[in-house]
Amino acid sequence: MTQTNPYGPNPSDYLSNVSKFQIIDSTLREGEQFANAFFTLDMKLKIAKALDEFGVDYIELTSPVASEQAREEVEAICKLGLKTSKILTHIRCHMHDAKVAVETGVDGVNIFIGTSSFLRQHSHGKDMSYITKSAIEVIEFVKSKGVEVRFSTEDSFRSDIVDLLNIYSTVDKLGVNRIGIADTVGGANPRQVYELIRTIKSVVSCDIETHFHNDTGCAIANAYTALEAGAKYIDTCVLGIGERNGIVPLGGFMARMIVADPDYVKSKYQLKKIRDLENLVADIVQVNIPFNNPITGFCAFTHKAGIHAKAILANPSTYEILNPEDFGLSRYIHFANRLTGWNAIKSRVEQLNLKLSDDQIKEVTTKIKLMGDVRPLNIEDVDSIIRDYHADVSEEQANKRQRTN
Ligand SMILES: CC(=O)SCCNC(=O)CCNC(=O)[C@H](O)C(C)(C)COP(=O)(O)OP(=O)(O)OC[C@H]1O[C@@H](n2cnc3c(N)ncnc32)[C@H](O)[C@@H]1OP(=O)(O)O
Ligand SMILES: O=C(O)CCC(=O)C(=O)O
Ligand SMILES: [Mg+2]
Repeated sequence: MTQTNPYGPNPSDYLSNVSKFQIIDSTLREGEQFANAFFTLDMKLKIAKALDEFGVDYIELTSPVASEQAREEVEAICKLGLKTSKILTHIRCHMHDAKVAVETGVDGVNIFIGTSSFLRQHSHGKDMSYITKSAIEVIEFVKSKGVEVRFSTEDSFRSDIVDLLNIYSTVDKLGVNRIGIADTVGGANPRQVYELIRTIKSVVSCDIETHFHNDTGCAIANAYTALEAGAKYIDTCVLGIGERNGIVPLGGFMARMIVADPDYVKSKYQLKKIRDLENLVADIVQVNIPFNNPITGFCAFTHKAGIHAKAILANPSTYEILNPEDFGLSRYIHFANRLTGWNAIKSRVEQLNLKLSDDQIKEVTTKIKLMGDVRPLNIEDVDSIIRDYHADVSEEQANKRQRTN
């Protein structure tokens, strides 16, 4: 019987959209806006190569007008000749920025400008007619240079919907490769994401990219919902680093997507490289991998309670939606605690190559639990309880045999 994936996309309806996503990784742009980030050229080259090996579709880089060194970094990364990832740079909707960007050797330019009243008032101070005029000028210029162009409204979710529909249909008619929709302050929820993307999709024919901040913890859910609604590109950063508490984390997003469409995700991305990629970035920005990180958190594949351990030993899918082997990792059964059960201890007894009956294993499990009530246990504690118990019962059996002979 064919098993259907109850968490996967249903190809007969809108959910089939989730299968066609691509990743625009912004660790080297949004990620540079993370409080701890200080990237040297050498670090940027290492991260770019690792992202390419992982297989992200695009790598977005800091604007070349940010500094002289930033411009040189964009040029150096373009010269790497990466195998998989195309290179983008992220610029203001500004002719000067565009002129510098197209000379760097990038494959594409990601243009942005704020459209919410907050940004129009307090950031650039321009009205919608000025924004439209400069968008047309900058897009036409970038296109004339033969590089990809994306136009994005910053703070889309707090922008007026009529303004958004007007500006996006205008830039779509100019032939942009993508439009971008950004939850710049991380306040959107999945329902709002679905509605906004469906509405905007109805007026454009180009692809849609999305950018979700994680201030309210919805970034991955919003990215997934954006795909359901018909977006194609998701901005990510390794470990989710970025301005404030960052954006959609690449690893967490992979965890979400492998459940939705395992074949696509496994064939496209080198999932076994995620741990090294995260460690590389964590070292560079001097953070630890969070304990509860999807996939690579230290206990992401650790099973502790006895009921879980028993079922995991029988069939890991009982309590696992992700298979650690897909990421080059392994699961672990944490038996050194008072929540353990005799099935987990039986497995440990077998690992120690000792022979005990089921009743004896139940008895030694009780001893382990008693000790676990008193203090935290480690593996050595449990192993010595098992070994002592085994020695006792072996001695008893030997004595019994002697008495019988
Ligand atoms: C939500 C985001 O993450 S957007 C991406 C953010 N990225 C960056 O800021 C990249 C790094 N930034 C920088 O190096 C600098 O801010 C620069 C080089 C871009 C600009 O530096 P400065 O000229 O010193 O300006 P400053 O940073 O103080 O202010 C931003 C300027 O950009 C203008 N601006 C802001 N957004 C846009 C936009 N999308 N399109 C056009 N102009 C914009 C503002 O009006 C302001 O110009 P003004 O001072 O003439 O009014
Ligand atoms: O260019 C974009 O679409 C997103 C810019 C950004 O970082 C944001 O709005 O948070
Ligand atoms: Mg951002």
